[in-house]
Amino acid sequence: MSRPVLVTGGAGYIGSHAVLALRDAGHRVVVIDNLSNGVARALPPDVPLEVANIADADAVKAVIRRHDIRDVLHFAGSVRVEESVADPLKYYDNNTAASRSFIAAAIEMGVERLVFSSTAATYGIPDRVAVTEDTPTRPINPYGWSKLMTEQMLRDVVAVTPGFRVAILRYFNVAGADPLGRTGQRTQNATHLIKVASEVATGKRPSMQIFGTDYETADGTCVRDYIHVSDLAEAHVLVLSWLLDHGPIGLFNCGYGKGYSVREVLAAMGRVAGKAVRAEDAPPRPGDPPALISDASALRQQLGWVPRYDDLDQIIKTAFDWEQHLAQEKP
Ligand SMILES: NC(=O)c1ccc[n+]([C@@H]2O[C@H](COP(=O)([O-])OP(=O)(O)OC[C@H]3O[C@@H](n4cnc5c(N)ncnc54)[C@H](O)[C@@H]3O)[C@@H](O)[C@H]2O)c1
Ligand SMILES: O=c1ccn([C@@H]2O[C@H](COP(=O)(O)OP(=O)(O)O[C@H]3O[C@H](CO)[C@H](O)[C@H](O)[C@H]3O)[C@@H](O)[C@H]2O)c(=O)[nH]1
Repeated sequence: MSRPVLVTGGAGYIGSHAVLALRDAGHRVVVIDNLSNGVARALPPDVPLEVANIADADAVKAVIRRHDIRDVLHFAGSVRVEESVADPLKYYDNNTAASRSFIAAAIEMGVERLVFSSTAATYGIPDRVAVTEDTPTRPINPYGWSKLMTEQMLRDVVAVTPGFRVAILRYFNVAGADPLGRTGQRTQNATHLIKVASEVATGKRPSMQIFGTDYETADGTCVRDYIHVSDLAEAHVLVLSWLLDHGPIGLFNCGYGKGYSVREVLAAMGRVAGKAVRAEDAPPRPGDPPALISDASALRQQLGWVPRYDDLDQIIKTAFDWEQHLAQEKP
């Protein structure tokens, strides 16, 4: 691929890791990000950063024209489950409506391949524990719905747009940081479990809460399938190549197929940090399913994806190391 790949939301957490993975694989990259939750310093200085909203069709078209884009990784969006419950229209606006506008502009400008960041939140509370791609989708929060609606738009558009191919990646719980320390999660007022636990372990927060201790799980706390962000980024590079001669639509779960409870995650953080993480039991958080674990065998079998960091302590160590780096970073 000699043309650059356009990465929307590339200044954010997962997007900045995808930028590194693309460059490590020899691709050139251009980023569109409105910096609502990302920062320019998440990117290598020689990556062109176009500061724009993906809903601004004129700006998007100008970027695609200027850089002669055919391939897009579409990460830009809003990502907090509990915020989506409190402010649903923000999610239908920034995830669904903004994506609609972006997709229209991209197709008009001749984009041929698009990889969309979707989520395990589209499954809601699944009947079976190991969730395959054909498990029924029944979101239980507006975040999941906002992503599922975008998936459906993409399917409908692909059906009537010859030459336009799409891969939908449903991420389970993304965590950790680049093992070389080049980027990591910078989110302010973070709500993700491993990020919050890293902040407690490094002293940025005094303590944290365990949301819900009476779920029907082995220890009563929620179970999730945590995937290292660099393995996820690598999956994006593979899926872009896959789209060159497959399609018109692909759907892949992204996870390791293993579940860990909130208490197990906090115990691992305690091991890595060398001291226990201070946490108190608290009521359940609205919109949280008890357990979500992927069956991601399609990603391994069809794309040849071989994860490198499939180990909870390793994920947590990279998150903790990154948090220590942030604590020393100059403003
Ligand atoms: N973090 C997870 O566990 C997780 C799980 C499943 C899916 N996802 C999806 O992955 C994607 C990236 O998530 P993340 O964790 O890196 O979040 P993030 O907030 O770190 O990154 C999102 C980036 O998009 C940018 N952005 C947001 N709205 C924009 C807009 N309208 N125009 C331009 N830029 C915009 C933000 O500034 C930010 O840099 C999201 O689409 C999210 O829904 C994340
Ligand atoms: O301080 C905290 C933070 C989280 N949790 C618990 O830890 C688990 C994981 O919570 P996260 O906020 O880290 O992740 P979610 O499972 O809520 O959601 C994440 O994963 C989903 C898919 O599984 C979506 O993709 C979504 O984008 C992404 O935020 C949940 O049971 C939550 O209640 C706590 O107990 N205390």
